[in-house]
Formats: sequence, C-alpha cells, structure tokens
Amino acid sequence: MATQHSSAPVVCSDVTRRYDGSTGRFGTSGTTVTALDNVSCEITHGSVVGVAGPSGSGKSTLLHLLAGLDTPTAGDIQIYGTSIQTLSSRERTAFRRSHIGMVFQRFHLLPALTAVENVALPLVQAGDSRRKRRDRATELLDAVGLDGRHKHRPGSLSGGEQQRVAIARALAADPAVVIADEPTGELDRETGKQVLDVLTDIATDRAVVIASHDEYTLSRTDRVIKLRDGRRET
Ligand SMILES: Nc1ncnc2c1ncn2[C@@H]1O[C@H](COP(=O)(O)OP(=O)(O)OP(=O)(O)O)[C@@H](O)[C@H]1O
Repeated sequence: MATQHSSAPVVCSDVTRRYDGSTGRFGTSGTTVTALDNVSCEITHGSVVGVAGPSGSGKSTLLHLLAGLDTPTAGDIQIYGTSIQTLSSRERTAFRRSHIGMVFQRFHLLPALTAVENVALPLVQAGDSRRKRRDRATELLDAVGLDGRHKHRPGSLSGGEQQRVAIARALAADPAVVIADEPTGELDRETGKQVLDVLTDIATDRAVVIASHDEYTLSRTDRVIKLRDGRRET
C-alpha cells in the first residue's frame, strides 16, 4: 500500500455517493439516492472542520467516506496520499485502524469493560503487549481528564465522561485524523463544552472533523463545510 505525504491529510475530490435502491437501508424500493453529489474538500493538519446541514443532507455519508468506512461511487478520497477507494476492504480496515479515530454520538463503549480496557482495546488489534496497552490507555485517560476513573465501567460514568473515554479510545493508535459524528448530541451544553475542549485540544497536531446540527458545536470549529441535498453550499 503506497503512501505519499501531502500537506492536507484528507483531500476529497468531486466525490459522489449514490445508494442503489436494491441495496439501501430501506430495502428494494428501486430508487437511487444521491447522498453526496460532487463534493470536494480538504481537511488540513492542526484544524477542526465542522460539517453542517439539515437532516439527510449527507453529513454522515461524508464522514463515513472520510473515515474509510465506505467508498465513493465516483471521485477520489486521499488520506495522506493514499486513495482509499483503491484499497481492498481488508487493506482499508488496516489503513483506517492506524490513521483514523472515530467518535460517535452514543459513545459505543463496551459496557462490560472498564474505561482503561475500552481504550486499550484497539491496541489488541494492533498487536501491542499488555503492558504497553495499559500504559498507553492510562496516559490517554489522564490526558482527557479522567484520572481516577480508569477502573469505572461505562454504566458508572456520566455521558461526558463516557464520551471522553471514547475520545481516548479514538486516539489509542495515535491517528492523524479524528472524525466525530454528533459528538455532543447526547450531552448538555456544559458537558458538551468540556468534550469540545478535548476535541479542539487534540487538533493541535492532527486533523479533526466534527459533524453537528448544533450551532455552539459548529462555532468551536475553525471552518464549516455546509451541505444541502448532498451538495456543498460553502
Ligand atoms: N445505506 C443507505 N441506503 C440508502 N440511502 C441512504 C443510506 N444511507 C443514507 N442514505 C440516504 O442518503 C441521504 C443522506 O443521508 P445521511 O445519513 O448522510 O444524512 P445526514 O445529513 O447525516 O442526516 P442526519 O442529520 O439525519 O443524520 C439521505 O437521503 C439518506 O436517506
């Protein structure tokens, strides 16, 4: 898998994503949905980019493409010079694990595992030793302000604390790009603010993309990509 370095970690050129009615989430309607239509963007190092737009405008579709979870119907997505659509599904998974961290609205932590075990989990897949995993997870939980909470399971943590565990987990493999889909959607304003403090902090030496409906969340980003009906407005 050849990787060339470019100045912007993520470059998305003329990207279109259509969902064929026969394979879509709504079954065999036969209608094709153009979720993204010819969208281009660059996500630069050291910045937080917001993705905004009404429901159904294509935000999650764009995030999934930027994260390498999906591939475009047309156009090109390069992450550090690698066109992700040229990779096999297995290569894409490996690429994603080492270059991209994901944060979700509903945290997606494993309830039976402690905070430190949740954060260490991606490092099991990376093949790191037990001690290295624990040390890294401990360091990351301290960095997101969760010292003293390492042994707690998600059920005994607040929403904001759970989201900070999820951010620490997203950082486990030290990815260059962190992609967050409505990271404050389940949180009150004050807790959301603390989570955004962490997300803007970690952007100092990586690229962070945040999709949100929330004006305050978007106001914390450096610039906003606005989508409407799958097209880019700004
Ligand atoms: N797997 C799929 N199959 C068929 N259509 C889909 C699929 N995923 C998304 N769509 C459609 O693509 C369009 C864009 O959806 P997307 O989820 O990207 O929007 P969104 O801006 O993230 O919306 P929301 O803010 O409600 O989460 C919508 O019309 C949606 O119904």
